[in-house]
Amino acid sequence: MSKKNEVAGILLAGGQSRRFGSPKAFAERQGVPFYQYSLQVMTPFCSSVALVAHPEWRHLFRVDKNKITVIQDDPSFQGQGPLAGIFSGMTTLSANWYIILPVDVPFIEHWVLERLVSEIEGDIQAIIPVVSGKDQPLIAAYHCSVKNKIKNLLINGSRSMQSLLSEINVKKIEINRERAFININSRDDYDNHL
Ligand SMILES: Nc1nc2c(ncn2[C@@H]2O[C@H](COP(=O)(O)OP(=O)(O)OP(=O)(O)O)[C@@H](O)[C@H]2O)c(=O)[nH]1
Repeated sequence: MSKKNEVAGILLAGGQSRRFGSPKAFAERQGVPFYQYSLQVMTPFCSSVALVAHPEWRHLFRVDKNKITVIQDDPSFQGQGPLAGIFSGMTTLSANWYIILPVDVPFIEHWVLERLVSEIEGDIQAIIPVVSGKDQPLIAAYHCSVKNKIKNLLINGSRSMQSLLSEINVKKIEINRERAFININSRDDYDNHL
């Protein structure tokens, strides 16, 4: 099996966008909704993609249904943050590795995912970029073996990505090209970058 076939994608789109004030997935860069930028870079690397949507907005996503499945968070963990989305995607799609992306990175580029996939090796359980000294655990790759650890964290009421990283075998990769990681959380971020 080729590496491509071992990798599935999880697009996290179940957030509330409180700081932005409207669903960030549908904010636009050059007339294209943000979520499409994440999908465009993911699909070449992934045999299938789960778009884990907020229930209120799930009907608004326009996707190729042959390759992309729009789902919601597992009902036990609905809305419990990105960990809930990752767990739900892993439950829906069977794969050895998962590439994770958020919906609010409209400058994301193909090379980031190429780099993540190229770093897969041995008994590593997560590949996490470090950009300007900051971990980027939502633009990352996770091995399927972390699913049960995520489930246990969620059952215990934890939403912390750092808690997950502290429990698994992580490979951190320094990346110096920051632009691809620009993350839009607020209207100010939007005005500054778009
Ligand atoms: N599936 C799923 N995705 C989530 C959840 N919470 C956040 N996300 C996604 O994770 C990424 C980062 O989310 P944040 O920007 O931290 O949170 P947000 O809820 O979208 O925005 P705020 O309400 O302003 O904090 C985005 O792609 C969100 O859509 C959740 O509970 N479930």
